[in-house]
Amino acid sequence: MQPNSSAHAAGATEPGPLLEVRDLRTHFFTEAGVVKAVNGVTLSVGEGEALAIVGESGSGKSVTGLTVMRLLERTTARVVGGSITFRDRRGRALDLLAMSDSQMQAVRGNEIAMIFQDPMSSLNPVFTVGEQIAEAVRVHLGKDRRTAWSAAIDLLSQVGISDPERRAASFPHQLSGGMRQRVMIALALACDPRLLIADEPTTALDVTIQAQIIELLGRLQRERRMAMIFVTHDLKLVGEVADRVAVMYASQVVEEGDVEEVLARPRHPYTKALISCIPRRDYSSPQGRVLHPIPGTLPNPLSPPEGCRFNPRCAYAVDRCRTQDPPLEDVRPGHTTACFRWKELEG
Ligand SMILES: Nc1ncnc2c1ncn2[C@@H]1O[C@H](COP(=O)(O)OP(=O)(O)OP(=O)(O)O)[C@@H](O)[C@H]1O
Ligand code: NI
Repeated sequence: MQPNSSAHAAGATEPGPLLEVRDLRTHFFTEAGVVKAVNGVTLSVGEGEALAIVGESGSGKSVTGLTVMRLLERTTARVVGGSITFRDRRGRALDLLAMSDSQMQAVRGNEIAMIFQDPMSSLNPVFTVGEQIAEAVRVHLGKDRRTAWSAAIDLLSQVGISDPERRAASFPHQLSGGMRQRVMIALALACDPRLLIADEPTTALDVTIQAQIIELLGRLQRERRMAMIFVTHDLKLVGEVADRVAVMYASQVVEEGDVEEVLARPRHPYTKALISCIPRRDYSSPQGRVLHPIPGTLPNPLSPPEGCRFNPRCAYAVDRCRTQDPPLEDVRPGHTTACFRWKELEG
């Protein structure tokens, strides 16, 4: 391609990551008060890259994903700060928070798709799975019915469903949980997304099926060179699915970097605590879930502590940590952490 490609000639964009979230703040205005569910989240996802977002229940992982998709109920949820920039197929940098609803619908149909823990939330009980996928193909890619139907069959086979012609005629309730999750993935792929946000897609499945779905997502992501955000509270899955990881604690990202680097040399005390909690080769728990023997609990999002959110549970907290909010700092290029003491605590 010429260095002066049309996107650049139009002055549309500088090269950069596929998705860039900066200092995002999504708050819920409830009767009990303001829930600062996402309060200063910064992360980025490169083209074709898999980023895991890991953190305890309630840390703001899902709200982060839903904010990117602009799927939150506007009556209570409000984005009060920050930016979300997405580079579309034409290289344009889109400001997702500034887009109209119809522009955003086009982004959801063509660029970003999301899957959830409960496939029934995405599937319509009264249509066959084949009809639903074909409809998505028809709407998003503008194909005629016959082409859309064969694309649907092809997608079902791509997600590892055997005898896809027969399965296409099934209704969602006629399928097993694992099979339904495969159908939901096929539905998400119908628009050929460049970014797939997978929010705990395997949490409800038993360990064997979970492993199969993880493998499937990894394969699809590589084959399609699709970027993925994989949301999980299970640190064990992170190394299996992701190139990079963002660790969330109490509505913020406290560490981000290459998976191998972060797992081998975590710099934030919370990441260190999470890693030391991974049971060694423990496949005995039914969901393969990680328990959290970190002393203390996640702060109440209605009244988070002053200073570093982790300070009440941190063994290394000093006065400064109780009054000032540590910013994300570069540990080295591509690895950030939000701890005043990361350098001191080295070694
Ligand atoms: N609609 C809502 N109204 C008010 N508060 C909400 C709403 N949705 C989420 N929250 C709150 O926002 C915070 C973050 O929730 P979120 O669902 O993002 O957590 P999570 O990290 O995805 O947790 P989990 O692992 O349990 O899915 C929580 O305190 C939650 O109670
Ligand atoms: Ni969640």
